[in-house]
Amino acid sequence: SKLLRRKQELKLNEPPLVPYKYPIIGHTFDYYKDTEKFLNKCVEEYGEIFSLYIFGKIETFVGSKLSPEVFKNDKDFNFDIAFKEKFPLERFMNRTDKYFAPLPRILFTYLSQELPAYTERVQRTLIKAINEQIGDGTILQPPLKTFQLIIARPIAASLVGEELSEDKELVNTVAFASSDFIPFISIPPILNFIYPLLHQKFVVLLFKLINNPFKVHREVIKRKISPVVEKRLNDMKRDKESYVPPIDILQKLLELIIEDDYKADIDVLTDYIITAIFAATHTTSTFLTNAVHQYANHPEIQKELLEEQERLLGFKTGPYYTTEQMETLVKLDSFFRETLRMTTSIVFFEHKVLNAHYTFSSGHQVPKGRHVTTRLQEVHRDEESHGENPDEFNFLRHLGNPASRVEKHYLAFSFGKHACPGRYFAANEIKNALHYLILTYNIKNVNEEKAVLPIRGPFKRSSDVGLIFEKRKDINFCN
Ligand code: HEM
Repeated sequence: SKLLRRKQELKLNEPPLVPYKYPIIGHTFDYYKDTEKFLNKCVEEYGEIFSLYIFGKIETFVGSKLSPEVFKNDKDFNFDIAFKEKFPLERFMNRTDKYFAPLPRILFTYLSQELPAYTERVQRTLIKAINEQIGDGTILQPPLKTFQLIIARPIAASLVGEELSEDKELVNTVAFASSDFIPFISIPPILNFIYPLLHQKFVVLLFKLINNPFKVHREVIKRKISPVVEKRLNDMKRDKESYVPPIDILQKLLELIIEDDYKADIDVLTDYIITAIFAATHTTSTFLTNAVHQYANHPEIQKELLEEQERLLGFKTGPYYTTEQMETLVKLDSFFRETLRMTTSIVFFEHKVLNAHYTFSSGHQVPKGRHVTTRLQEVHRDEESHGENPDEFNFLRHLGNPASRVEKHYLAFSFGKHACPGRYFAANEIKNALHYLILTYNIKNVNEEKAVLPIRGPFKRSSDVGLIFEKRKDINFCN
């Protein structure tokens, strides 16, 4: 039967495999040296779908036409499994696969869908953090680290409560836990040249052997949430009827795992929280940095954006805006959506084929186990979906189309069943930060340099170009 299966596999109508010169190495170096240029050349010659030989495995690449099939057919394509081959998060924590499966739903239901419950807290903590970090004006060079510290405050306040968001040590952990991890996931998987998944084994081993920053951050979270959890359990136990549960994600997780005798496993809670932090901080602070750089890169759009912020400020009655008031900032929202469209990576979303094979609408077939990757930048520059001059930054391009709305050709938050559950929260948080920054400061790049995103292989990271913040006016927020 093995032979028969092999025969069937051979009969698949596979996408063209781009020819290469050196065995084993295949396209690895050409691909990493200048991913954009190399992929463009392949598209020119082979069209919408083709395969490359990278780090010892054949990988198929799709663009605007076929990538929607990958996101829509979640029974055929799986992102999680492919992602965890590089970043086996559960294994780092000695947890079983799918251990954190309930987390996306909890974040979606109790954070993204409950924005009004968090809106004051987000504004209060953001403004405190911005005043602390930027104050009467400063130069941030490079800016990402400071934006991580700023973004960490509302994230901590929403995940584990506002009291802990005042704790410097905890905020530091929320700010840097995921970026301290990047060196680990950026090790090129050269070991896969020897055999598939050897790299994953190596990373897990390395992780367990050395005293890595993750262990330090984990210890901080556990130590900080322990007394909070203990108090909550005691309060619950003492008077179940009149207990008023605090509003944050820690509470929802506690309710998920609590046992009959009012006990809860603090290690489980810690690992859930650190997983949420991994997903939340680095993404949000990277795109906030990118947005501020785009603002500084384009002085010609500043007047119009500023006017919109001034107008909302004029309507302000209480100390905080309501969620509905924030939703009137349609130009700021479109500006943020354009930032996401223009600054995401060149490729992303490696998915693994789950079933015997998958047949694309083009007739091409990919076998079980194949990784299929989306040429994200190409999708985001699709003229039919995004309008004319798709390579240009046009901040009003998406008026009326919210940044958090996912679409088949707008994949910053992914698309389909596994789209980012934190996207409403993230977009709201970033717009709050931008609103306050734009009103309070004149913002420029150091030396009027244009901030361009550095590229490493297929991935982009935020620019290190310095940002100058000059106080333009004092705004009496939340008094
Ligand atoms: C601008 C900010 C953000 C961006 C661009 C973003 C983007 C994404 C993307 C592309 C995915 C799909 C899978 C992946 O690539 O890892 C994802 C998944 C996820 N995001 Fe976000 N995200 C952001 C903020 C957040 C925040 C603030 C939270 C939590 C409060 C969050 C929680 C998650 C979780 C839990 C998943 C996994 C979903 C699943 O496996 O079904 N994200 N995000």
